[in-house]
Amino acid sequence: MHYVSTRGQAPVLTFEDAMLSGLARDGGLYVPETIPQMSAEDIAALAGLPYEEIAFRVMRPFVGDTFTDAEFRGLIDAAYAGFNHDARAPLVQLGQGHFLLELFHGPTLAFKDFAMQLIGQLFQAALKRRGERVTIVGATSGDTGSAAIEAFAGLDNVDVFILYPHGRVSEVQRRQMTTPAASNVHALALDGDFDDCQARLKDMFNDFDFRDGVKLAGVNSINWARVLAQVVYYFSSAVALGAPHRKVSFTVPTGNFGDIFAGYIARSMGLPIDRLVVATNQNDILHRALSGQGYHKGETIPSISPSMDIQVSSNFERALFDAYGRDGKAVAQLMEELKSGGFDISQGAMQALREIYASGRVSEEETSAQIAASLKGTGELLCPHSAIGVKVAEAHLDGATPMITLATAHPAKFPDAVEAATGVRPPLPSRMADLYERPERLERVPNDLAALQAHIKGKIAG
Ligand SMILES: Cc1ncc(COP(=O)(O)O)c(C=O)c1O
Ligand SMILES: N[C@@H](CCOP(=O)(O)O)C(=O)O
Repeated sequence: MHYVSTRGQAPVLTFEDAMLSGLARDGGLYVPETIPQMSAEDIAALAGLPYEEIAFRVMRPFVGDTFTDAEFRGLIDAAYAGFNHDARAPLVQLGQGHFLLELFHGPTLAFKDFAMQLIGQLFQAALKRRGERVTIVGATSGDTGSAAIEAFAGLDNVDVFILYPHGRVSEVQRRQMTTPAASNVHALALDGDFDDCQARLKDMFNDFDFRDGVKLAGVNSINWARVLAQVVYYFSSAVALGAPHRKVSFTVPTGNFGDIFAGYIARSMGLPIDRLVVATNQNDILHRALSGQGYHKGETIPSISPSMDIQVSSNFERALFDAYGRDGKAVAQLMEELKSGGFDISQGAMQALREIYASGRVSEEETSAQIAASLKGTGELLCPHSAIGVKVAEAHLDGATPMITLATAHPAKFPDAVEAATGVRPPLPSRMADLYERPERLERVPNDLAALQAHIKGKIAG
């Protein structure tokens, strides 16, 4: 199994090298050269299996010879052992033909744990074998950072630096990042928004002296292994509702496009997915793009669903790569145009995208109203991101194809927004009950590449 860059100019890599490299050296994102297929029989055979076994069968073909089967099974088992639900990703029925996929039963209460817990295991195994140490730098709007810090805290072969936008994550998210005591993890509060954090991270990858000097690695969804681990729950949930004999659709609260792109990969592998519906908050660049208005950056407006306050949606590049017939040159050109504000999407590419994706946008008022309506109607207390998913999904129910909406975070991560909408303040699980008493450790950093690089180098040296 080989991985190629969306910009066509970087070396072709194995799974292990793609995982440990993060961003491709031409600035693109790695994708599999070909997508492994699962037959209807392979998919039918997943019914009733434990989540870990489904994970093994779905991911195995992508991993090549990086791990033996026994090793890979062991790493998957270890990754999900700390989840708080036997099903790992349980489905709950919301109404006629509408289901909620609860992805918040991992250690940091968001869907990021599905990939990050596994990546922690995969990195550790690969680095130990190679006798290497890496520096992970991540950009977060709240959930990737907390999941990464949880997964990598105290591990031998990594130092972890997480850039988050100062003042723009929820207090629970911030405390999840700033309270772990392990000396190898560092929360950096950047003066800027998430797009600034992600842009500086990509700048670091594109500065080869720095990149090679600190052995930079990434655990954002620029890392293919992140997307891969998220493919699994599309299979487990679709099979639970009758796939491959019955089609399903998914609605996905979307920001950086990694989660919904994992759904696209599941579909490309043969899972019968009818539509993949992108649900955005008021930062609606993806909804505008999929509605034919081109991909043009606006200003990021803080919202009550802060994890989706994103304008430059990293994985949309992977979607464009396929929509443009895997033409790396065309993608590189679009990404160049994005630097000066945006680009229009060709008619052919729009047609390809529309065959797969639909979209909807939800305002702040509608988000609050949906949180309240869901509690009243179905008894589900939703986080704002999941509420956005449910709202958009309801507009896309067709009466025939079951719709699965991804519940991407636990409401207790966003207690202020949930309480404002419902009057109910969701409590943290007992293992986190003292989160507000734990001492915090963070550093304020400027939105400046050289200063960030100096900061990180200083910490590693010290
Ligand atoms: C709670 C939550 N929902 C939805 C999203 C959007 O997911 P993605 O960036 O993969 O589109 C995020 C951030 O990634 C998130 O943290
Ligand atoms: N919403 C994310 C933003 C980063 O996305 P990623 O999937 O690329 O890691 C977050 O919570 O940090």
